[in-house]
Amino acid sequence: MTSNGFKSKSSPPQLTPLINCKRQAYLHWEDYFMATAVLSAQRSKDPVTQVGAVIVNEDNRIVAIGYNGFPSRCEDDEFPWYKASEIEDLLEEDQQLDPMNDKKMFVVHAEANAILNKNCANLKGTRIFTTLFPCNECAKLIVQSGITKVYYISDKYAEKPIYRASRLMFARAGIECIPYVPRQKKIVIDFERILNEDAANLNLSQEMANVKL
Ligand SMILES: O=c1ccn([C@H]2C[C@H](O)[C@@H](COP(=O)(O)O)O2)c(=O)[nH]1
Ligand SMILES: [Zn+2]
Repeated sequence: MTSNGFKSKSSPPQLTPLINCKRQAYLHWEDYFMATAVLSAQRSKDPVTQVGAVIVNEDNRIVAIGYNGFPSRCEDDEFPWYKASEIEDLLEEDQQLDPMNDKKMFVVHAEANAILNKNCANLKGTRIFTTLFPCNECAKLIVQSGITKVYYISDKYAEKPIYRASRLMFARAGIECIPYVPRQKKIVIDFERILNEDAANLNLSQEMANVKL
């Protein structure tokens, strides 16, 4: 107690762990974000290219997520999941190729969906993790949103003018594009193993309870 009757400020208790038993195989932040993008892509119904995107702020918090799909209330089974050019061979001689019969007319891209789904006021200074290098339309949105880094896995369309336009915009806007190199090459989600482990633990604790009785 001090002379004025208040408790003196004591220093916080010291804690020194005896051993370091931290799990070593934990996911590093960037693998975690890209893996989340890959998982999100699994929601896509596009039969050719499934894309997932995750946006992360400076505190490593996920602030947005998306995948490629049709707009809300536009039913997956009512709109085409192919390109007009892909069905050319199926047309009868008297049938015309209808440009409306093409997924590109309707699909909302993964990056655009993520940007639209953001759960924060703005995306200034954030990073985007996307499974496919962004097209020019997504690049425009990325630049305008204030995203500063683009991590990507596939760059399979790099030579197409659309994607060259993205690169040009990113370069001019000072946005860094980083081909993603995972630390952990394989991440497996094995629900069966988790359920089996749970069941095994339950059996073990029941057996131990029986021994005590
Ligand atoms: O920036 C992009 C570019 C493309 N996508 C989506 C749009 C389509 O659903 C597929 C591409 O289909 P392909 O048959 O491989 O052309 O990818 C996207 O989400 N973001
Ligand atoms: Zn796009």
